[in-house]
Amino acid sequence: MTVEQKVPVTILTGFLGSGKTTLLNRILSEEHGKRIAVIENEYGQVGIDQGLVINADEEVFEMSNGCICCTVRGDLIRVLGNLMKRRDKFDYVLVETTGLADPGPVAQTFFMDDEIRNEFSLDGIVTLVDAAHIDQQLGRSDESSEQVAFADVLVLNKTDLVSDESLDILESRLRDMNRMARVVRSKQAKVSIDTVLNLSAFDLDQVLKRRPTFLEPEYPFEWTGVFSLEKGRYELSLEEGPDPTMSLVVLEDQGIDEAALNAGAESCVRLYADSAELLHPGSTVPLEKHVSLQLQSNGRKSFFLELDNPTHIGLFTQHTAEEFDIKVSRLDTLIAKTESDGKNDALVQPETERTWVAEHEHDDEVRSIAIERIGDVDPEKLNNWLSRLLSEKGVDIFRTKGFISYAGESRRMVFQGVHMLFTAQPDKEWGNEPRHNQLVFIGRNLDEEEMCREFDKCLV
Ligand SMILES: Nc1nc2c(ncn2[C@@H]2O[C@H](COP(=O)(O)OP(=O)(O)OP(=O)(O)O)[C@@H](O)[C@H]2O)c(=O)[nH]1
Repeated sequence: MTVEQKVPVTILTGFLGSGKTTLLNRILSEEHGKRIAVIENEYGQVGIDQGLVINADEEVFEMSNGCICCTVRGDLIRVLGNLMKRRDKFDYVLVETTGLADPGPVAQTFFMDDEIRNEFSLDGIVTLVDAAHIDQQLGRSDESSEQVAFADVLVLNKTDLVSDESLDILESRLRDMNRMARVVRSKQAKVSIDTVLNLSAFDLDQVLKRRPTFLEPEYPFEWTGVFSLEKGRYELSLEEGPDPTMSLVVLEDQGIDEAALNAGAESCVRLYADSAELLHPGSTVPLEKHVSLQLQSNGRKSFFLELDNPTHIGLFTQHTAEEFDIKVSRLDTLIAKTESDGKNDALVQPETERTWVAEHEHDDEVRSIAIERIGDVDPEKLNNWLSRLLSEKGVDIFRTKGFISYAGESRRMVFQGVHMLFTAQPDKEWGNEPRHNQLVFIGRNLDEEEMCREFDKCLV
């Protein structure tokens, strides 16, 4: 395949509420003659964004899975793989990342994986900046700085909310952070399509100069042990660890040199993007599948491996072997030895081990809360509650969005909030769709129970 035939991809990034979906909708509704496939990377359990993207012939896919920085690459490979099966239906791809994502691992996907690299080319990274909130976001979130640093184009949006002087100061701050990017100002993300699509702007060599570690991947697993095993039945036993479950993929025929370990890791990135089957103690672990070991009960727990042929198996575990004291033992020897001298020389030592250390720190405090309720809401009560909540906690609540069913209103109401600013606007008719409410909050120090209780008081 020649370079010309690759599908161009633009990544839309920017902190929560900066205007990514607004820009996306603008692009989708403009006459540009392109058939665009959209990939939404949504954060949180409830998919709101898909409902906010305008109805268009464009294909919308969603991904939402675990820690964004570790799992996004596997998710994206899966979604892009599905897209390729409908290659004749589109000629451009737009990826909207969640506002909490570091765009690095998203961009990396287009260079790390051979199949993806052969089919797609990263055209550029467009970062939306919320002129009213970026100062506070840059101070509090590494992702926000990374989004600015990775941009090929910075769209300084929401210029209606700040003075021209502030915009000038902001623009020079952004230029200091990223001298390569073009900066354009906008209201409601109104920029000409030529400034954001078909730029051929992403330059891997330049990125590597500025950031030599760009192609060093982050993995959704922390440890690999390779064991040379005969045909037979084995016990995989674990102690309690810090988490009640642990993800695992067992690969067959896993080599032990550096290249083989890296190849195994890459194929695990894909397998980890499949949803995990929950396995209880006593279960046999399937090979080449993403499973989640249930470890909640007291004491040491056993799972089993059945091998029809001698092989090298690679265990790719979510946490390190040390944390759960993972042991592999040959079972028939285990029984024989336990009966004779009590010594366990059935234990198999790994031929090689490898720890994959994540560079990033997980910001565990940031979480999303979703409230989903059937029924109608009293608009006044809801407005009073949200105004109070956002004025008290607006610093910690980065983003509010969702759909609300107002009593006596035939249309669905769309709620949009960024920190303390929020709006409610009528959208499409409910029609035959059951009237319901979906509200998502993303932020720190959120009290889910209390928020649900308060919401319920707003129902009629
Ligand atoms: N005042 C003002 N509001 C804007 C502007 N652009 C977008 N908005 C509003 O800001 C809110 C967030 O916009 P979105 O486009 O949903 O932002 P987003 O980046 O997709 O949000 P997330 O996906 O949650 O990160 C919406 O209510 C928009 O209508 C602008 O230029 N000025």
